[in-house]
Amino acid sequence: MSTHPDKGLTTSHENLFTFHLLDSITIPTFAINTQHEITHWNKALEKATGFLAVDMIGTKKQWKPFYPNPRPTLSDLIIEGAKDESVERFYTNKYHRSNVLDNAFEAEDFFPTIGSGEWLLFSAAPILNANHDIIGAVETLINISEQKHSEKRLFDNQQKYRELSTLDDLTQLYNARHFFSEFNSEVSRCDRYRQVLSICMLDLDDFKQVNDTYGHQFGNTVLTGFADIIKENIRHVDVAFRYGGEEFVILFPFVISNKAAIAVKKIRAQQAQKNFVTDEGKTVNITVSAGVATYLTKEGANSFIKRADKAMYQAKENGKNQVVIAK
Ligand SMILES: Nc1nc2c(ncn2[C@@H]2O[C@H](COP(=O)(O)OP(=O)(O)OP(=O)(O)O)[C@@H](O)[C@H]2O)c(=O)[nH]1
Repeated sequence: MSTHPDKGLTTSHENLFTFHLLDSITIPTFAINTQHEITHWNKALEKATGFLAVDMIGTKKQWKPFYPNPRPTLSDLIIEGAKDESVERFYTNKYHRSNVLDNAFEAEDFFPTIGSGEWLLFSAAPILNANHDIIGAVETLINISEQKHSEKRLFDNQQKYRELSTLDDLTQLYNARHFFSEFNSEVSRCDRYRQVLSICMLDLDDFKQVNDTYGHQFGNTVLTGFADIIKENIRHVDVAFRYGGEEFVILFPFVISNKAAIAVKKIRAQQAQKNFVTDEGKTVNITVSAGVATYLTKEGANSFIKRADKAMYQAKENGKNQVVIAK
């Protein structure tokens, strides 16, 4: 037996070995016994928390560097035979079971009082004797603030990218958000310079049934195939958008509706003839209905799009697979 010089604790050779072993590890670590008393508090933990081993070993103050009031740490819960419910109570939505060790838990949290506020990842595991009885628990702490900040930066950048993004992922046509900003500025240009502008709303026919019968993935293939037909049949000054699920819009600057309808009729005809082949090898044709309108000076964006929409619904009511020009 040896005696730890600082605390006068009697320790076996193995305990002393563990004591020095933990001190050689650069990850902040402490251990407690079944009475919840701290038995080990390594140098890395002293450095991370500012709390010295000499003041901590032999006490039950493992909570002190982290929380304003006494409460169980993860290792205390392990000693109590941690069950998910008890860990959940103290680490609500912040913990998970370790995928390395049985009966070990990990939790992460933000600690405003440590430094200028730090994110820590705790891992706690039981220490078992030869009979598999719990004789203590060991807990490590890792500062994950840098990782958290990087995750946040990445998330913010992705968010910004999404906001700035103007393309629809599936069809690579412009998306609805981009449509509204483009549409409004095109309409104001028409008002200011008395330019001609036509719009076409297109809606695939019975698309719900297509999805329901052949599956969502097949539906997506139809959407991309249709988008390709649109791209092939418009001029470079025309702009096509995916407006909603199976709804598309095309803006035709400088042309009246009759002229725009020529392109739209070609799109309709090609779509009606296109064979989409299912996984089972079945050939399916999916038609499209469309409404075309030309801007009436000063009518405003709302009225303009409503007229095109109404024409499209007229095409549906007339039996689908056709193009209607708004009055
Ligand atoms: N596969 C796929 N389906 C989508 C997507 N977005 C929307 N949809 C589906 O498109 C279908 C649209 O159905 P409805 O608005 O009822 O229109 P419809 O069945 O074509 O009826 P009509 O317009 O009268 O011909 C719904 O089943 C949506 O789930 C998508 O990105 N992919």
